[in-house]
Amino acid sequence: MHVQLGRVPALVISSAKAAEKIMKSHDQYFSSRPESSIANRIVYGCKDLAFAPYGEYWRQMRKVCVLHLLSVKRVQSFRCVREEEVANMVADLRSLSSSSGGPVNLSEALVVLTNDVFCRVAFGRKFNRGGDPNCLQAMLVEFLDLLGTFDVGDFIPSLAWVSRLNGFNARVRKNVEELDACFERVIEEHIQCRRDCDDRGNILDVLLALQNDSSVGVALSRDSIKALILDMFVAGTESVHAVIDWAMVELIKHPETMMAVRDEVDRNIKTGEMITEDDIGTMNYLKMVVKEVLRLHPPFPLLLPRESIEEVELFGHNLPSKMRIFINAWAIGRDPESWEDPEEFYPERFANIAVDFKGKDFELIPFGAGRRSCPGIHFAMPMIDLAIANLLRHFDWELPEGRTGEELDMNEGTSGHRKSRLLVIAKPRLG
Ligand code: HEM
Repeated sequence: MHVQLGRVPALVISSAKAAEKIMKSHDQYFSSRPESSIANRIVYGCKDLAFAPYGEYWRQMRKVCVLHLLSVKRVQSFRCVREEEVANMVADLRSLSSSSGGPVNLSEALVVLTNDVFCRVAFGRKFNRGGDPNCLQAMLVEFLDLLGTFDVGDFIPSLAWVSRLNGFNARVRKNVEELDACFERVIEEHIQCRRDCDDRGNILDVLLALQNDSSVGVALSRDSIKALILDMFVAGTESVHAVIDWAMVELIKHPETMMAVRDEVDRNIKTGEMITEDDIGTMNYLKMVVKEVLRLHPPFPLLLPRESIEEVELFGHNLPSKMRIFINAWAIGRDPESWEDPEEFYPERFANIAVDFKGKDFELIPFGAGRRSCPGIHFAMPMIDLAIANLLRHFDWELPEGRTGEELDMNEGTSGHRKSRLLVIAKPRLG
């Protein structure tokens, strides 16, 4: 579908076949990101990876990400962080539910979980709890809100004054200054610590060490480092807690499926009471459930926008250079051409079909595909599986006031999140 957004021509892709053409056979022409004045101001002139235009800088930053920050070895090295923080969440929910006896805000607990994991992974310590005066979590919430705002000036330049007048530009300025001051403080702390100890594995330390590594093909400036760290938070935290949240909603709505996953979880635990990442390896039904959640509720329903880098002939049309491309992963995941009973939550469908979400099967592309596909998939998946398995292992879940799953609000808010917070009674099962 062709849409004209002010002066910007845009193409919305809503079928697996067309997505394959864009992200596989013609990927090299559609691998840039459109210029966005918000991203430009807020992510250090797009010196990150996610918003960087296609080209040598992006290529080198992608290498840094894939080889050094999100390699299998690095992701594995953060395993104890994921396991400890999931254990902390379980302990918090247990004490909250026994002290109040009422519902807990599970959505909020998941936000805290993902933020704590990413703070420890990025900086080696947590920031948000314990009353940090410059609360990073609040800054990031504002950051994401600003990033998701439609800036009319990008599409109709003569209306750029609207953002000045309605206070939007001032909000952006304040957020940029606050985040930058926070990152500068943390970087200085890390530089001081590195003088005493040179083997520290968090992402910021790795990036600081790479600044002096001549094999890295890009000058890693302070701004590049801060921009990459922001990418991790933006791309990683929101998406991961949105998926866990939707999974719990679907399981509460489908109690038989929840019981079947829990049986599998109980059967596969090897030692102790906490499920570990080793236990998860053999939980095939849980993996089908997560796939089904990603099919119905991709956290980025339109992925991240792409832009054509030159004129291309496709679908019998000449597509101009700088055309904006939205891939509607949400519609593709519900396309009756690809899926039987597409609106049904039915994880068993994956028992008989070899469709995966890693970017080879275009009917299921929550992580995108091709050159710009998500490099964080191997970080995200164990964390999602681990959190769901432990939530089911440790609690019975019920809606308050005898409500049934059918009454749950299934509407999406901005981005791929559920609109409402998940308030639910968590009854401890063990001990
Ligand atoms: C359920 C979790 C996640 C989902 C569904 C997801 C999805 C996506 C999608 C759809 C894209 C754009 C793909 C495209 O244009 O084809 C993307 C890009 C990206 N993701 Fe993820 N993501 C997730 C988790 C993560 C995590 C945990 C990280 C980092 C720790 C991460 C880092 C990135 C980065 C840096 C990019 C930009 C890549 C580029 O432009 O070259 N993501 N992700």
